[in-house]
Amino acid sequence: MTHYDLVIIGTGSGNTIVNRRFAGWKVAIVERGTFGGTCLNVGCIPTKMFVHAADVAATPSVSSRFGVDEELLGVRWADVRDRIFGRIDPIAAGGSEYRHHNPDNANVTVYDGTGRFTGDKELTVDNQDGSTSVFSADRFVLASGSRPVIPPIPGLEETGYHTSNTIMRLEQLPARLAIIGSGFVAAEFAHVFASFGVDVTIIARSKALLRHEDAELAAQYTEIAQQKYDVRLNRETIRVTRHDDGEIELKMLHPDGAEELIVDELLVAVGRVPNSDLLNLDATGVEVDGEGRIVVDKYQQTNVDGIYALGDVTSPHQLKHVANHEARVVKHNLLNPDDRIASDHRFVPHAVFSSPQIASVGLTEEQAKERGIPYVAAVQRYADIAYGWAMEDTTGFAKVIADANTGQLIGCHIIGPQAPTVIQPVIQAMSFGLDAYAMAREQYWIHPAMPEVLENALLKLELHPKG
Ligand SMILES: Cc1cc2nc3c(=O)[nH]c(=O)nc-3n(C[C@H](O)[C@H](O)[C@H](O)COP(=O)(O)OP(=O)(O)OC[C@H]3O[C@@H](n4cnc5c(N)ncnc54)[C@H](O)[C@@H]3O)c2cc1C
Ligand SMILES: NC(=O)c1ccc[n+]([C@@H]2O[C@H](COP(=O)([O-])OP(=O)(O)OC[C@H]3O[C@@H](n4cnc5c(N)ncnc54)[C@H](O)[C@@H]3O)[C@@H](O)[C@H]2O)c1
Repeated sequence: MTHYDLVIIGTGSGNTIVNRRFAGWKVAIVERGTFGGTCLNVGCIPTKMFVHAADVAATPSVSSRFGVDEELLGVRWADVRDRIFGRIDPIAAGGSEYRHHNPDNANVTVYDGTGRFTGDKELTVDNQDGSTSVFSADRFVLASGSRPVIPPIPGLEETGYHTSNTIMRLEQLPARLAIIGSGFVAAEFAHVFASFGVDVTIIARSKALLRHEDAELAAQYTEIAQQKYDVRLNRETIRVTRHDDGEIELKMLHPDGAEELIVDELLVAVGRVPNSDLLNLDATGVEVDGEGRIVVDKYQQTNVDGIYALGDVTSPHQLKHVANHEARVVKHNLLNPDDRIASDHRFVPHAVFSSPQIASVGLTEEQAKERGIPYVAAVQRYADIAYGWAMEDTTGFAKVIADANTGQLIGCHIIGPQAPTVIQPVIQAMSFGLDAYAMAREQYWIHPAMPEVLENALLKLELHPKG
């Protein structure tokens, strides 16, 4: 049986590990899908390319408030789609080609297939060409990601539906799109398709969209979404049917009764489940938690010595910057087993690239209360800063939350233009322990730039100078 020094399963963030420092190692990389994983092929990158095109398409709907009259003449969906994938698909193909054939990878064998453990540190790969390979290794990196959850709604399978894996490759824009789900994927695709002229309905089980955000943000986003899309809250979809003419009918229950909805396409966006079940982890003794996530220690190592895991298959965050961070930790620990480093999950930010945009780091106000942390909070509206006047923004705000005793920031939540960019100084402050009072006052904030929304929120916090 072939024996490797290192086997990596999954070419998302897992593919970033092997470089020239592994030149003396005998390495195998196993990938069952498209090289590059979720973010590159069906996740962060194409979605944000669609979001930017959607932002451009949405401009005429707001331009007249600036005294500029614009008209949207049309959206050439095929051109939008093909520009995006015309850029992405060659990158995926190039990544695969590099690992398969470039002399840099003379020590690397790529298996195009699905890996599953069949013994102690023994992997069997069902290759795409129908063959099977069996090999063992001293070390493994489990980086097999996650996949969309498909809820058990009667009729869904027979009707057919899209997930984030397929919706971006539609042949043509539908007239009407229903989205089941109310999280990140729903918010981003609602913006994309509605901006392109599609009639979008969001079907949520909960009372608010993006309900995991700070409650004030979730409420604000929900209110804005209700003005743009048909938002059905508190709904349970109980049946999906396809009519002979191709239309899709959804039957829903809500607290006051039942209702029906007819659409042309259906997007299911109710979360993602870790791909740990594909790996038959029992065969090598790796532990998984109740959510199907591979359990790791602070070094990203599983309970089995030499088997590491990273990214969506182990993390509750399911974010690319987390997967990349963990990949850097795993790489270091593989190369320096006697001087390992821990991953840092203290302040993991996230952003929703919808319209408006949302960004968040740290505790929500509700979480601070639940934990009994004495805190101070302050809110600054974009409408009351100069750049907000320029943009005629009426709905955006930044909320900052600090520990009342230490003055350290413990959370920040922004809804409004460029929120994912505006929040970055707070992530830095929290990561490096800069106190909020000093942060507001002991640096220049460029006037009249958008981060003034943060500066003013920080200045409003009822804190005192240290020392
Ligand atoms: C629509 C969408 C938009 C997103 N947008 C953002 C964003 O804006 N910002 C952000 O931070 N995150 C975003 N994410 C999340 C982000 O894409 C993921 O967190 C990240 O890609 C996870 O990386 P990973 O390396 O853990 O897994 P993946 O990139 O999913 O890689 C896992 C790979 O393993 C392969 N694999 C699985 N099982 C096996 C097996 N048994 N054998 C062989 N190969 C296997 C899979 O085919 C896959 O290629 C988005 C996700 C989606 C779906
Ligand atoms: N900008 C980003 O960083 C970004 C963008 C897209 C996806 N992602 C990642 O991908 C993950 C998956 O995204 P997602 O939007 O699918 O999941 P999500 O977890 O963000 O949201 C899913 C929502 O669907 C609801 N839901 C669950 N079952 C339902 C049902 N049967 N009917 C109606 N609603 C139901 C849940 O209550 C939840 O609010 C995210 O958690 C995130 O980590 C990140």
